Amino acid sequence: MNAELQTPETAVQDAVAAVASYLEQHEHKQLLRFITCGSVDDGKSTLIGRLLHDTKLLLDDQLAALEADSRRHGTQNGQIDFALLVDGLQAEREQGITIDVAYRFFSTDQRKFIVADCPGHEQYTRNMATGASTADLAIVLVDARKGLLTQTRRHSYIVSLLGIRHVVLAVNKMDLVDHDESVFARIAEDYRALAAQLGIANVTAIPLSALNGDNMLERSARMPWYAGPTLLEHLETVDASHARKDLGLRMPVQWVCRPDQNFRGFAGTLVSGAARVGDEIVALPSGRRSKIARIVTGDGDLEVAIVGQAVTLTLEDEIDISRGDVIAAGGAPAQVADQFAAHVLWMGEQALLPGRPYWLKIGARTVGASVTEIKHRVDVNTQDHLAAKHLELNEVGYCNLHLDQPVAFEAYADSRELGAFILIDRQTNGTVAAGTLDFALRRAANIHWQHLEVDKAARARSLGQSPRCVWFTGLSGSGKSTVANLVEKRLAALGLHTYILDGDNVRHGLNKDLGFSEEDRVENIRRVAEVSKLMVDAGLIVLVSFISPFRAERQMARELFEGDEFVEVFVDTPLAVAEGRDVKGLYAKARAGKIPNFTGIDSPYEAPESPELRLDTVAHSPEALAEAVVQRILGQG
Ligand SMILES: Nc1ncnc2c1ncn2[C@@H]1O[C@H](COP(=O)(O)OS(=O)(=O)O)[C@@H](OP(=O)(O)O)[C@H]1O
Ligand SMILES: Nc1ncnc2c1ncn2[C@@H]1O[C@H](COP(=O)(O)OP(=O)(O)O)[C@@H](O)[C@H]1O
Repeated sequence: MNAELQTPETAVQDAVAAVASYLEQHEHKQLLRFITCGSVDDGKSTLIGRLLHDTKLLLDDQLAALEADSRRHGTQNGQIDFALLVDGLQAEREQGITIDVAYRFFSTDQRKFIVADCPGHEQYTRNMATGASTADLAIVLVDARKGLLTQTRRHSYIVSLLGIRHVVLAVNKMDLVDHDESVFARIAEDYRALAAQLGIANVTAIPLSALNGDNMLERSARMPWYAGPTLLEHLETVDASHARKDLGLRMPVQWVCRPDQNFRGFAGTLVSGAARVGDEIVALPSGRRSKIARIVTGDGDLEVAIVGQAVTLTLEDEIDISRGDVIAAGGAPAQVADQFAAHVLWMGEQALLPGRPYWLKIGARTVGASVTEIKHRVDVNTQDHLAAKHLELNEVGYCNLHLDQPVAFEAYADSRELGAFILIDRQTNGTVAAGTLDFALRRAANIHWQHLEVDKAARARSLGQSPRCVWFTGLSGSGKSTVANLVEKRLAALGLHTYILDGDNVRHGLNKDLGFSEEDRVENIRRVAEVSKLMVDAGLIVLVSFISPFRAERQMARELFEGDEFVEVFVDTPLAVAEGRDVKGLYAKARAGKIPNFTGIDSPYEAPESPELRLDTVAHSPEALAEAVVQRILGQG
C-alpha cells in the first residue's frame, strides 16, 4: 500500500488507538517482527495469505472497521498504513517519503506477529529497508525450480546490511520438483555459502509448498525426509530477543519535562542496559556527569528501569541536557564523534552529491551533515565494490560523513537505535537516505581550532570597512562578471579593499580538477564558498561570480557567514537573452551538442527564491545595476 502524506489526522489517531489495543490484547505474548522477501512469482502472496488464513487470526473486527474508515477518508487503495505507526517510522512519514510496504498482524497461542511485506520489483531497496529496519527475522523465498536468483542475493545483502540476525530460507513450490530432497539440499547449501559471505549467522532452510500447505503449519507427509520445524513452528519458537551487545545504560532524551521550578525530568525509552536510582550517568555529547535521583513513570516511581521501558529520569545535579542528548552509564559511555564511516542507502529522486549539505537525524537529534567521500558503491546484486562519484535512487554506498557537531552514537552492529540514521533534504524536507554507522573517523578529534590574537573585527577595523561576501549567481552570459567588475571599480575608487573570485579564473587554478557534472559543480561551489569565507575573515569585500546553479550550495555558502555579511545577488537574465548575447560562443556550441551539461540547456539552473538583490539586466544598464549593488554593500540600498 502507499503511505501518502494526505492521510487525515483522525484516521491516523484511530489507527494508533487500534494498534495500541491490538498490542494490549496480546500483551503477554512475545512479538516477532519479520519481513518477507521474494516476488509474487516465488509464491510470496500465497505464503503470507496462507499464514494469515490458516492461523485464523486475521485482522479482527476493529481493524476491519478501521480499514473501512480509512476508505471513507480516501487513503490510497482504501487501506490504512499501520506500518508507520507501529514501527516508529512516523519521522519518515513526516518527512514525506512514500513507501510501498504492507504490514499485517496475526497471532497464535504462542506469539503475536507483525509481518512487513515488501514488493519484490525493481524499486525494492528503499521499501525493503523500511520494512526491514525493525525486523527480527527475514523469510527469503526461493522457487525450488529456479534456486538462488539475483534477487535472492540482493534481498539477502540488504537483510545483512540492516543487521537482521535470523533468515528463514523458504524453498517453495517443492510440489513442482516432486518433493525431491536433493533439490532442496542443493539450494540450502548454495544459500548457506551466500549467507556465510554476507555474515548472516542463523539460517533455517525449510522445504515448502505454500499452495498446498506443506510444512507451513503442519508437517508434510510428502517430504518425510525433512526432520526440521514447520514454518509456523519456527516462527513461534525462534529466539528473537534482541540479544545485542549489552552496552550499559543508553537513553536518548525524547523531551525535557519541566512542569514547574521544582521538577526537571528527562523522558525517553531505554534502548540498552538498565537505570538504577543512585547510578552515575553521563550526558552526551556534553560529557557532564550526575547521578540518577528518581525514575518516574505514570504508575509511580521505580527503583530500576530496564531496556525497553519508557521513563522520566531526574538527576541529582542541575546539568544541561536537551532533547536529542543521550543519557549513558557513567562507567560505559556511548561514543561521541562528528565524522563517520557509514553505509548509505540512497532513496532520493535526485542523486546524492558529496559535499552537499543535508540534515542527519540520529535518535532524537538532527544535525547538519554532508558526505565527504563515497569510498565505493556496492552492487546490491553481486556485492561488488564499484567506484562512484554520486549515488542514484536505490543505490548503496560506503561513505565518509561529516557532521556539523558531534553526536552520541554506537556502531549499528551494536545498536540499531543509536547506529541508524536518516538523511533529509534541506530544500524539500523529504527523507533521502537511510544509513547505518560503522565507526567514527578519529581525524576530527586531532584537528583543533588555532586561537588567533588578531581576529576578523580587528582586521576589518584596520581596513576601515565592513567585510562582505557579495555572491553573484546567474546563467552564463547573464552579466555576473560585467556587473561585478564595475562594482569593484567603484569600491576601489572609494578606497575599499576588495577581491573578485570569478568562475572562469578559479577554474584555471584551485579548481582545475573540476568539470561541469553536478558533483563537480557542488565541489566547485563548496571550495569557493570556503575561500570567500577566508577572505571575509581577512576583512575584505569579496565579489563572487559563479553560475552556482543549485540552491542547496548557495544556502551552504550563506550559512558560512554571520549576520548581513552574505549578500546574494541574482543576475536575472532570461535564457533567450543570455543565449542571444553568447559572448563566448558557448551557447552555440552547447546547442550543437559540443558542450555537454551546459547550464540552461541540459543542466539545471535553480533561480534564487529570496535573494538580497535581483538585477534585471534587460531593463537596466550594467552601470545602473552596479550602482544598486554598491549602495546595498555600503548599507544605503
Ligand atoms: N557546461 C558548462 N556549463 C556552464 N558553464 C560552462 C560549461 N562549460 C564551460 N563553461 C564556462 O564555465 C563558466 C562557469 O563556471 P562556474 O564555475 O561559474 O560554474 S558553476 O558555478 O560550477 O556551475 C562559464 O562562465 P560564465 O559565462 O562567466 O558564467 C562558462 O564560460
Ligand atoms: N544590463 C547588463 N548587465 C550586464 N551585462 C550586460 C547587460 N546588458 C548587456 N550585457 C552584456 O552581457 C554580457 C554578459 O557577459 P558576462 O558578464 O561575461 O556574463 P557572465 O559573467 O554572467 O557569464 C556582456 O557582454 C555584457 O556587455
